[in-house]
Amino acid sequence: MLAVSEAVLRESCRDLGLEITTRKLDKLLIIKDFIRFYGRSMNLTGALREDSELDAHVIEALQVVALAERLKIRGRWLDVGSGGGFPALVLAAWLGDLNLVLVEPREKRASALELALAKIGRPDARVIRGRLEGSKWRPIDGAALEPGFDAASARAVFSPERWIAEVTPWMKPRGMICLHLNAGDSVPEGSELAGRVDGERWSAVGVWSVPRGTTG
Ligand SMILES: C[S@@+](CC[C@H](N)C(=O)[O-])C[C@H]1O[C@@H](n2cnc3c(N)ncnc32)[C@H](O)[C@@H]1O
Repeated sequence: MLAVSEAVLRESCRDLGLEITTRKLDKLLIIKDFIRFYGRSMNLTGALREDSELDAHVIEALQVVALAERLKIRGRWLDVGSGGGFPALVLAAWLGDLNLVLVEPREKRASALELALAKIGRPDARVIRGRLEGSKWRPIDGAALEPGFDAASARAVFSPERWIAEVTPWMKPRGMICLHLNAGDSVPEGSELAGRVDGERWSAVGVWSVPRGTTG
């Protein structure tokens, strides 16, 4: 089973143009083990019946990594509703230089994320408890959320249109907002495409953030 998963992940990385090292592969396998082991008790993911389903989530997160690499994203990355760990844990595993902030309101999930980040050698990534609602930061643990992000993601949390509206005030001008779309779907009307990485089931799509009041 492990060998199958390794082969699938290696092949997916090759298809995505990502160079996989043994160290990076090990980290992906640690993330998978972690989610398999803690998933149910910490309420991390829906039922993942097959190992291949977990691989599919990892591969979708790798599409986000590939998007970040193609657009040469560096600096501060915000992941909202990090919950079960995608894409945040895979970004943390792969892009060691990213300054990552993970937002999650549910305590069990937030603690699990901290544990997983420690296991993959990224205790520097911050997990803060709270919600982004109506573009306002509503902290649960009192943590501040500083604006000016270079990139942001939120998988399975908001509709694409709402996600763009929620996060725009938190972005640098022309920061990259990552959308998780069904394969081949177009970006919401009025948004400017930065790049896209299409997979069989899902597409990781970047749009540039445009400060409010500066559109057409
Ligand atoms: C379906 S889960 C997706 C988790 C993760 N992104 C993944 O795909 O593995 C949605 C997560 O978003 C969190 N969430 C929901 N509304 C939120 C909000 N307004 N701000 C921040 N997090 C939110 C939930 O607590 C939950 O953990």
